[in-house]
Amino acid sequence: MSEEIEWWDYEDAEEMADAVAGDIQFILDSAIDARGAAVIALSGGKTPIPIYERLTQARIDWKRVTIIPTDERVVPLGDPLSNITMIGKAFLPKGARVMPIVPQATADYKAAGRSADALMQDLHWPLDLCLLGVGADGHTASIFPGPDFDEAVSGPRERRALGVLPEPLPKEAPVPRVTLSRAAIVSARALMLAVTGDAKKQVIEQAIKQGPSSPHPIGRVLADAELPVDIHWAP
Ligand SMILES: O=C(O)[C@H](O)[C@@H](O)[C@H](O)[C@H](O)COP(=O)(O)O
Repeated sequence: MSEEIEWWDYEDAEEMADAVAGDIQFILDSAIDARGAAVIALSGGKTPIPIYERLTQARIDWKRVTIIPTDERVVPLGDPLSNITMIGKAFLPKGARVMPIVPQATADYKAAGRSADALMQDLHWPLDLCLLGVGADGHTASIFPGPDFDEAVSGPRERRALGVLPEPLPKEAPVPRVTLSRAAIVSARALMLAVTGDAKKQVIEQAIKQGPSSPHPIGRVLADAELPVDIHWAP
C-alpha cells in the first residue's frame, strides 16, 4: 500500500479541473526540463473532459508530449466510445503526439491487447503520469471483474497492456477493452485519480480499507502503489 494517499476535495468539478490541470502542467514541464520529453497516460470517460479543456489552454511544449489512453474500448477510431478520439480532439490541435493503442478494432480483444503492449514497449517508461478515473462499481482504467482480471492485476510486471473482457459488460460502453496493467499503472512516476460524486468516493474509501484483498480493481491498484497517490474529488 502506498504510504500516502492524499485526498484533495473541491467545491465543484470546475475548481477540480483547474487544480488537476495545474498539477499535470507541472509534471509535463518538469519532465520536459529533465529529459526533453514527457509520456503520460490519460483516462477516458466524461469526468476528465474539463481537465483536458483547461490543459489545452496552458502554455506547454506539446510537441514534446506523448499521450496514450489509460485504456481503450475495442471500437474503430472515431467511434463515440473511443477514448483516444476524445483525447485527440483536445490535444492533437496542440501538436501533442496522441497515440491510439487500438488503431484497428478487431474481434480478437486479446490480440488487440498484445499489439497495444508491443506499441507501449517502444515508449519511454515508466510513464511520467498516469491519470486514472474510477467507476462507481470500483473499476479503474479498464480493469474490471471478468476472465482477464487476474492477468490485469497479477500478470508479468513487464506487461504494460492487455486485452480484457469486462463481466458484466458496463452499460455505458458494452465492449471489450484494452487496458494498462496494474504493474504499468503503479510504476508511473506520478499517479492521480480524478473523480466526482459520493458514490465513487464511497467505493474508493471502502477499497482502501479492504487493502490488497479488495474485490474492487481500484483497491488492488492503490494497494500496490509505491509512491504517494493524489485523489482529486469534487461532488
Ligand atoms: O474507458 C473508460 O471507461 C475509462 O477510462 C474508465 O476507467 C473511466 O475513467 C471510468 O469509467 C469513469 O468514467 P466517467 O468519468 O465517465 O465516470
